[in-house]
Amino acid sequence: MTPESATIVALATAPAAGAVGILRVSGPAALEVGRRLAPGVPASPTPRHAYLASFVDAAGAVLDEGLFLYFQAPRSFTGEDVVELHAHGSPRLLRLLLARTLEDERVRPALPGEFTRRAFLHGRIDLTRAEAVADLVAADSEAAVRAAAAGLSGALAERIHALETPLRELHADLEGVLNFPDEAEGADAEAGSRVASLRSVAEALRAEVGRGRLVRQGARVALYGPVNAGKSTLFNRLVGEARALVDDEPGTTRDALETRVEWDGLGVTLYDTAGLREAPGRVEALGIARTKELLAAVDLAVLVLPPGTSRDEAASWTREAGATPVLAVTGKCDVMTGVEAPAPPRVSGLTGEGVDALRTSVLARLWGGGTPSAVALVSERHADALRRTAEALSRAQEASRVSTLEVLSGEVGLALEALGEVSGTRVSDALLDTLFQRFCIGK
Ligand SMILES: Nc1nc2c(c(=O)[nH]1)N(C=O)[C@@H](CNc1ccc(C(=O)N[C@@H](CCC(=O)O)C(=O)O)cc1)CN2
Ligand SMILES: Nc1nc2c(ncn2[C@@H]2O[C@H](COP(=O)(O)OP(=O)(O)OP(=O)(O)O)[C@@H](O)[C@H]2O)c(=O)[nH]1
Ligand SMILES: [Mg+2]
Repeated sequence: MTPESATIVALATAPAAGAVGILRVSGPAALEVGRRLAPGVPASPTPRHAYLASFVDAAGAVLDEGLFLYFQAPRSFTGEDVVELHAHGSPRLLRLLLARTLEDERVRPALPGEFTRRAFLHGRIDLTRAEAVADLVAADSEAAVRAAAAGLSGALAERIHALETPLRELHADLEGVLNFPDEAEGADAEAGSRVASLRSVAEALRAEVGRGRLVRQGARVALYGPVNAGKSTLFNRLVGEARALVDDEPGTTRDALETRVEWDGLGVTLYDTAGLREAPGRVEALGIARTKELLAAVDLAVLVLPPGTSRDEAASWTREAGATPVLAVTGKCDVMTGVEAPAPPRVSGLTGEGVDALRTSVLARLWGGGTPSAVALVSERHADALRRTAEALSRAQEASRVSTLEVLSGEVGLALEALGEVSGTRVSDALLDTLFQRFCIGK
C-alpha cells in the first residue's frame, strides 16, 4: 500500500484532559473505520452533519457518547474522506478509541503535519498556507496570530503569485522566440527591463524576512548601561512587577534576567543586564562578559544613563553595543536638577515618568511604521529561495546585455524554479519532509 492511499489517524486535540477531545481520521477507509466505532451512524451520513453517537468497543460496550462528523472527499481539510469523533476529553479514552481505529490494517498513525501535507498534496492549500498553519499553532503573541491568519488566507501566496505569473510569462515568451523565431518575433523585446523589475519585487519581499522574524519569534530588547543607573528599577517598571533585585550598591545585577512581555500585540523578550564598569570583582566581571555577549545578540539595546552623563561619555557607552542599534535614555529623571539639562528621552523607573513614551519609542525603533499584523510572514526558507530567485534574475539581466537568448532564458527558468520552492509548485519530497517535521502530530 502506498503511503498516499493509507488512511491516517491522530488526536486533533492536545493529549491532556479537557472538555472535548477529537480523533481525526483521513483517507479512503475513514468512513468505514469511523462507523465501526460509531455503528449507530447511518451508512451514508450527511456530510458535515453532527451526529450524536455512541462510541463502542469491539464487544459493543459503550465507551462514550460524542459527536460524529463526516466530510466527504474532496470537500474536507485534507481533500480526502475525513471522519472526526468528538469525544469527552479523557486522554485514556481517546487512546482506546485510537487503538480501535488502528485495528483496521488500512489505518496507520499520522506523521507530524501529515494532515496538512495531504491538504497541500491534494491542492487544497499552497505551501505558504500550509506553513501559516504551523505559524498559527506556534503563535505566542497577538501580532503572530494575526500575521499567521493573514498567511492562512493567502496574503503571502498572493504576493508570490504576483511575482510567479509575470516570471512564467516572460519565460514562455523567451522560449517562444527560441523555438519559433518567426512566429514569436519581438516577444523578447524589453526582456532586460522586465527582468529588472521582477528582480526588485523579489528583493523587496526578501527584505521582509526581518519583520517576519520579529513577529514570529518576538523581539529581543536589552537594558544596559553603567552600574547603578536604575536599569533593574526600570526593568521592573516595564514588566509591571518586582522581578529584578534593586539596591543602591553598584553591581547588584549579575546574571542577566529575562522576561516576556507583549506590547501592542508584539512579543518582546526584555533583558535586564549586569551594569558595566571598570575593575569589577571576579563574579561581577563574569556578569559583564555576559552582558556584552547578549548585547551582540539582541534586536535593540536600551542604554540607561544616569543624570549628568556627558555627551562624550554617552557616545562611548553607545559603542559598547557594537553593531546592535541603541536607544539611549536618561534614567532617574525625577532627581535631575534643571542645570543638568540632560538629553531626552528621560525616564524614571521609580516614578514611572516617561515609561510609556519609552515603550512607544522601543516599538517604533523595532518596527518602524505600519502594523505588525499586516506583515507578510517571510521565513528564512522563503528568504533563501527569494535570494536565489533574485540572483538568477541578476544574472539574467547581465545576460540580456552581453549573452545569448538561451542563457537569458535559462536563468529566468532557474529563477522560476527557486520561486516555486516558496509556493510549492516545485518542491522535493525531502523539502516537504523537513517542512512538515516542525508540525505536531495531528496537525
Ligand atoms: N473540528 C475541526 N476543527 C478545525 C479543523 C478540523 O479539521 N476539524 N481545521 C483543520 O485544521 C481547521 C479548519 N480548517 C478547515 C479547512 C477546510 C475544511 C473543509 O472542509 N474544506 C472544504 C469545504 C469548504 C467549504 O465548504 O466551504 C474544501 O476546502 O473543499 C475544513 C476545515 C480549524 N478547525
Ligand atoms: N530617584 C531615583 N532612584 C532610582 C531610580 N531608579 C533606580 N533608583 C535607585 O538607584 C539605585 C540603583 O538602582 P538599580 O535599579 O538597582 O540600578 P541598576 O542599574 O540595575 O544597578 P546594577 O544592577 O548595580 O548595575 C537603587 O537605590 C534605586 O532605588 C529612579 O528612577 N529614581
Ligand atoms: Mg541591576
